[in-house]
Amino acid sequence: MIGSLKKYQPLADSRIRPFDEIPGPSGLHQLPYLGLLFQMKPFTKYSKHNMQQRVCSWTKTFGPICKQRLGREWYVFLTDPNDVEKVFRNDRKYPFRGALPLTKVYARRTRESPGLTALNNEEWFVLRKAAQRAILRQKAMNKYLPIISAVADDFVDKFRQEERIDNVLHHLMEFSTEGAGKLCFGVRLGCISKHDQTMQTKTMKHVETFLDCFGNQFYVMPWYKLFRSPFYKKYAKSADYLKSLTEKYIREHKERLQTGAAPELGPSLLSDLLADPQMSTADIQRTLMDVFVGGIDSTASNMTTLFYNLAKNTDKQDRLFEELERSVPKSGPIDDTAIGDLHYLKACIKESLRLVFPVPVGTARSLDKDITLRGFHIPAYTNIVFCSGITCSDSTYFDEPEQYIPERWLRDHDKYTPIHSFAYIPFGHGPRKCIGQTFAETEIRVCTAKILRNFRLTLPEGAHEITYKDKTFRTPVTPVTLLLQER
Ligand code: HEM
Repeated sequence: MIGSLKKYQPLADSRIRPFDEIPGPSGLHQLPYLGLLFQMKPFTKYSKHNMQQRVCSWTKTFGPICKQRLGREWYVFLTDPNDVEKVFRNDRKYPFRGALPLTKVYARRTRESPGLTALNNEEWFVLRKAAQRAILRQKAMNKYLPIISAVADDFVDKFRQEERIDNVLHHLMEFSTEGAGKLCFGVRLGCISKHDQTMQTKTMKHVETFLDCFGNQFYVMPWYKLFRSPFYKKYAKSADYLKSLTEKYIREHKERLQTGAAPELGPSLLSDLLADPQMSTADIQRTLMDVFVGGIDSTASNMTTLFYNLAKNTDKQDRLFEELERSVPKSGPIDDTAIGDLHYLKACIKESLRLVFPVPVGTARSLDKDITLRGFHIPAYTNIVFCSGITCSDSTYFDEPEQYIPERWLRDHDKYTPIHSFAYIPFGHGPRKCIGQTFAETEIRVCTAKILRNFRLTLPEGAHEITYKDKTFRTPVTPVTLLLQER
C-alpha cells in the first residue's frame, strides 16, 4: 500500500500538519481509480494527454505542495526547487522508481526481468552500474563522436536537394533510431533513407507503440492486470518484437566475437556489456532494450521543439550560425574540443528544454523514510512528483518565462541570472538520473550543429504554435514543417 492514507500514523509533534491536510482536489476526486476520471473530459477540459496542464491547474489553486490520487496511490506534487532539493538530499541509496505496472505485469507473464527502467534496489544497480560506465561518462562518449557525426551527416544529406522538411518529428525519429541503434548494437539500421524501408519502418512502428503504451499505463484502467486486454496485447506484441530484435543483435555479436570480426563494428554498449562478467545474457538483453527504446522518442521530440524554436527566432539562429561557422565543418567528424566550445549552442538547447519541459510534469521519487515538506508530514513510500515543467515556466524562477532567451544561460551576458540548481532538471538528478543524458546531449549538439551549418531554417507563413501530447515524453502533435535555405 505505497503512499496510502491508511499507512499514515499521526505524529507527536503538533507543529507538523498531517498528510491528509495537504491541499488538493477534494470529494469524488479522492476516490481510488475513479477519482482521476473526474479530473478529465467531460468533467474538466483536460484529456489524459494533458497531464501537465492538469497538474498546473492544481498547483495554481492549491499552491507549491498539493496531493492527488492516481490509481490507488497518493501523489504529492512539488513546485518549489527548495523542496525538490530536500527530497533529493534524503533519497535512498538506490533511488526507487515505482508505478510501472504494465512493465511489471509483462515481466511477470513472460518470466523476464522488468529491466533497468523498472527494476529497483540492488537488482537495478547491477544493470545500471555496467551500462552507465559505458555510456554516461563524457570520456566514454567521446569515442562515439565520429559515429554520431556520420549519422548526422547522412541526416543532412537527406535534405540537400530539398526546400522543406514536412513532419520534422518523423524524420528526427529516423535519426534518433539510427543513433540509438549504433550506440546500442554497433550496427547501422539504415533508418535514414529516402527509399522504402520495410524493416526499419517496422522497428520504428514497434518502438512507437511500445512507448505509447508505456506512457499510457498511468492513465488506463489496469484491466490488463487481470487478463490480457487489447491494450496489453498491443504492448506485448511490440515488447516481444523489440526483445527478439535485441536478441538477434546479441547472437550476431557473439558470433562475430568467435570469428574475430567484432572490432570492425566499432564501439557499442553491447560490446561493453558482453565484456562485463557480472552481466548475464538476459541482463544484457533487457538493458539494451531499455536504452535503445529510451533513446528514440526523447531525442526526436526535443529536437523537433529545438528546430522549431530556432526557425521561429531567426535572430538567435543567426547568432548560433556565427558560432558554428568558426569551428564546425559542413560535413565530417566534429571533435570533442569543438563541441565543448559551442556555448551558444548549449544555451539554445537548454533554453528549448526549459521552455518545453521534456517530461510531462517531471520526475518522481519515493523515499524510504518519513519527511516533512512545507510543514506537512509525508509518510515513507509516498510518491513525490517534482513539477519541474511548472517551475520552469514560473516567473519566480525565470524572468520572462514564456520567451525563448538562450542568453539567460550565458554567464557573460546581461540576461544571465543564476538559477536554483533544482529548478531545471530535464534529465532528473542523482544516481537514477537519465542514463542517456550524455549521449542525448552529444547527439542533439552534433545534429543541430550540422543542420544549421548547412541550412537556414524558417517557418512557413502562418505556421501554428506546436501543441503537445503528454506521453512518456511531451511529444509534438502538430506536424512541424521547416523551410530550408542551403548555406
Ligand atoms: C532529451 C533527451 C532525454 C531526456 C529529456 C531524458 C529524460 C529522462 C528522465 C527525466 C529520466 C528519469 C530520471 C530520474 O528519474 O531522475 C530518464 C531516464 C532514463 N533515460 Fe532518458 N532522457 C533523454 C534521452 C535519453 C536517451 C538518448 C537514452 C538512451 C540512449 C535514455 C535512456 C534512459 C533510460 C534507460 C532511463 C532509465 C534509467 C534508470 O532508471 O536507471 N534517455 N530520462
